[in-house]
Amino acid sequence: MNIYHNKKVLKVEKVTKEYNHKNIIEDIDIYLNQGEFVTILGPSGCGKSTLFNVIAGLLKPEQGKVWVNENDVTGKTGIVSYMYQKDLLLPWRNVIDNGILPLEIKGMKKDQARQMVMDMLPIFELAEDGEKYPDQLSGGMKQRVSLLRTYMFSKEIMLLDEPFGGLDAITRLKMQTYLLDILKKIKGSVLFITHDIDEAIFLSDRIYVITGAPAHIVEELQIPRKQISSQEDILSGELSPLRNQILKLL
Ligand SMILES: Nc1ncnc2c1ncn2[C@@H]1O[C@H](COP(=O)(O)OP(=O)(O)OP(=O)(O)O)[C@@H](O)[C@H]1O
Repeated sequence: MNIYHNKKVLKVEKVTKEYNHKNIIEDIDIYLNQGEFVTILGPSGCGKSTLFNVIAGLLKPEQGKVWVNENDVTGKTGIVSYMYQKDLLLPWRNVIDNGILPLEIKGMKKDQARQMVMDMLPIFELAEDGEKYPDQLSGGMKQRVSLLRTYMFSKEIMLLDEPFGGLDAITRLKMQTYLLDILKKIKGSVLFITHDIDEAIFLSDRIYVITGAPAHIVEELQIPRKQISSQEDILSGELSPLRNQILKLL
C-alpha cells in the first residue's frame, strides 16, 4: 500500500496458544502500523488462523497480550474485523442487506445502515449489484461483498484470512489488484494470511514468515514496494532472490 504511518495500531506481544496442552503457536511478536499491509505467510496447518482467532479475541492465549491502540484487548471481541476464506454471506439477503449486518448488530437503524452501505458500493466495485442475491454473484463479487461487510464492522484494523483461497487463479489475481485499489481509497490497516508467496509479495508492505511446530515467526521482511507495480514484476529477476529466501524459510 506504500503510504503508512509509524503509529502502531496493533501489537501482539509474546503470544502462546495451546490446544490439548500442546503449544500450537509460541512467543509470537508482531505489529501493524496505521495504513500498513502486513502478511503472515506460512504453510497450511501451522497455526495462522489460531493466531488470528487470538487477535480477534475469539481465543484467549495461554501467554501474551494483544494491544489495539495501546489498549489491552486480549480476549475481547468486536474490536478488529475478521474476514474468513469462505464468504459466509446470508443467501436470503441481497448485497446491501448482507453489508449492513455488522451495523445492525451494533444497533444502527436499517435505513441509515443501508444508506451507509450504498455509499460504499462503488468503492467495492459493486455499484450495480446492491439488489442482487449471493447466488447471482460470481466468486470474486461475493468476496468483495464480504470485504465490504468486514469493512463495515471495523474500518480501522481488518484481519483477512486467506480471502482469495477458494477462487480460481485468474479471479484471484484480479482480486489482489481490486484489494489494493480498495485499500488506497479506504486507508485501512490490514493483517493478511496466505500461504502463497507471490500473493504475499505483491500485496504487502511487510511479511512475517511463520513456521515450525509450535509455529513461531522465523523472519520479518520489508518488501521493496517501489519495484512492484503489477503482478508480472513479482516474476522479474530483481525479486527472485526475495522469493528464494522465503522458499528456503518454509
Ligand atoms: N479447536 C481446536 N482444537 C484442537 N486443535 C486445533 C483446533 N483448531 C485448530 N487446531 C489445530 O491447530 C493447528 C493449527 O491450525 P490453524 O487452523 O490455526 O492453522 P492454519 O495455519 O490457519 O492452517 P490453514 O492454512 O490450513 O488454514 C492444526 O494442527 C489444527 O489441527
